[in-house]
Amino acid sequence: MGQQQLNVCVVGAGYVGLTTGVCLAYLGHQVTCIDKDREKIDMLLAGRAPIYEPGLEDLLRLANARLKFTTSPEACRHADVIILAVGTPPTPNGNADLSFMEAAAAEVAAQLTGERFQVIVNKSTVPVGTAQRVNLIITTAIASRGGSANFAVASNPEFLREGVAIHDTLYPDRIVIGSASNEAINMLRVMYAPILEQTFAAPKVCPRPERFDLPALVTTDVTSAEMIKYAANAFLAMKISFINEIGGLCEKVGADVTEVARGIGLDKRIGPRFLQAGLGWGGSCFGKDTAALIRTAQEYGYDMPIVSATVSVNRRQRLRAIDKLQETLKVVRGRTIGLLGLAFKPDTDDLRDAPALDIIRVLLEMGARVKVYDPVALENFKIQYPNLAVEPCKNASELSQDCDAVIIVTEWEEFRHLPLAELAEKMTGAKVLIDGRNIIDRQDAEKAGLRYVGFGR
Ligand SMILES: NC(=O)c1ccc[n+]([C@@H]2O[C@H](COP(=O)([O-])OP(=O)(O)OC[C@H]3O[C@@H](n4cnc5c(N)ncnc54)[C@H](O)[C@@H]3O)[C@@H](O)[C@H]2O)c1
Ligand SMILES: O=c1ccn([C@@H]2O[C@H](COP(=O)(O)OP(=O)(O)O[C@H]3O[C@H](CO)[C@@H](O)[C@H](O)[C@H]3O)[C@@H](O)[C@H]2O)c(=O)[nH]1
Repeated sequence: MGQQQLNVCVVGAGYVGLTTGVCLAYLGHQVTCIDKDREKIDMLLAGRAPIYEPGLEDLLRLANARLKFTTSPEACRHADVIILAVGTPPTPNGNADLSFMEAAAAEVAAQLTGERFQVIVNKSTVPVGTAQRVNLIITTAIASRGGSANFAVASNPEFLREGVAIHDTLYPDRIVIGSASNEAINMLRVMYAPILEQTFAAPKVCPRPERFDLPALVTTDVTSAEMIKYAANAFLAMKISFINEIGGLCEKVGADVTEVARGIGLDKRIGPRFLQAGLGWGGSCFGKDTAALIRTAQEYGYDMPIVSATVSVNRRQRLRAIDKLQETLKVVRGRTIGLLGLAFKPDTDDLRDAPALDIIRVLLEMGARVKVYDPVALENFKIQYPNLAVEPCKNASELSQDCDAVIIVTEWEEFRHLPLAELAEKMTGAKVLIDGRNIIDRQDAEKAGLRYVGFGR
């Protein structure tokens, strides 16, 4: 490939770490993925991906010769670049929990010999000051054992979306690197060169988009890099909450939010993406990152009314599904409601902060019988939420049996092609289809004998 090969360690083989590690190996680097979860590492050693991410297992096979998996941080000793990609989940007060990050930094510090220059990369989403904190942990650990320090910390936030993680990694809009060390920035420039210059042969599982501009490289200071990640997620979440707020008014005045989104999205200053109205956003990032941003602001006595409203609009949006059930069925207690989709978005098995979970909890509290189906996330759901008294189904058809209402919660591709007439036949009572993602044509649903209820239309 004519590129300089680096020795890279990725600490944390989750959605971000594993995707990053596998892609970097595919691009020609020597990569060791380290995870303290023995089960994950055993699966990876057996050639299987512990998460559902389209294309990941194929790429894993293609890059196999340059990939290692282990639970031991020892490999960091010989790495040029050590990428920290551990979880930073929310604490109850909204702060990002940095304990995994700090533990990983300490484990890495124990391996640094000072014999070669090494770059420690914060890829996890972390509040401002974390790069400095990681630097302090490592410097202190090295000093306490009388070693010599020869490293620099960089912030390199990740922007991939689940479900299209490989695409986003190989073909990003930009790569952001924040560091006070030019040597670190140069090392990462080398690591990302195949992506920045698009010199690699695109894998069959993830072809290069037809019109693809080379990604921009944004080099900046660490604090700005840390802020870029939170600002990006808050902005995207805001865009969705905005269109959902407009959608609510569209319902009142008789406009169609999908038409409004089309009409405003063609303005290049606005852009068409992330204007899909519906049940709102979920997932491991938007909720946690908006909360953490608000917490950071609070530490400085600063108000962020736009970000706060983004969160509250989204909370209200999930419960609009319940409002719509009450409007159509009148009485929800004792009804059978089916949920199509559990994952927070299509093409993932991830249930973190999934709108389905809130809807299920409210429906159960209201005394409804709840049936659920998801093409991929059902198994995760059964393991993670054994106490939610719902009935899992094998497909949409089985789910619809005896349902008064079916709610499309996740926009899985297969739900775009539902056998509507069959559903109508199996359903009972008012036969309501609540299209929480606006993916079904109203006329098709009504022709099939369903009462169609969209969002913002
Ligand atoms: N999931 C996404 O789409 C996404 C996108 C961009 C950024 N991020 C950010 O990236 C970070 C990771 O997110 P994720 O979704 O990949 O998390 P994840 O929970 O899927 O993976 C984290 C992994 O780190 C491992 N781990 C924790 N401590 C460790 C240690 N000391 N040593 C080795 N392994 C350790 C865990 O076992 C787990 O496998 C978070 O900060 C998240 O906000 C996530
Ligand atoms: O127009 C839209 C677009 C998305 N969503 C919902 O928004 C959520 C998030 O979707 P998406 O952003 O595609 O998935 P994530 O994997 O959560 O990715 C977000 O969060 C990641 C973690 O920080 C970032 O890296 C990504 O850039 C950012 O898009 C999902 O529930 C979607 O259903 C909408 O409701 N309407």
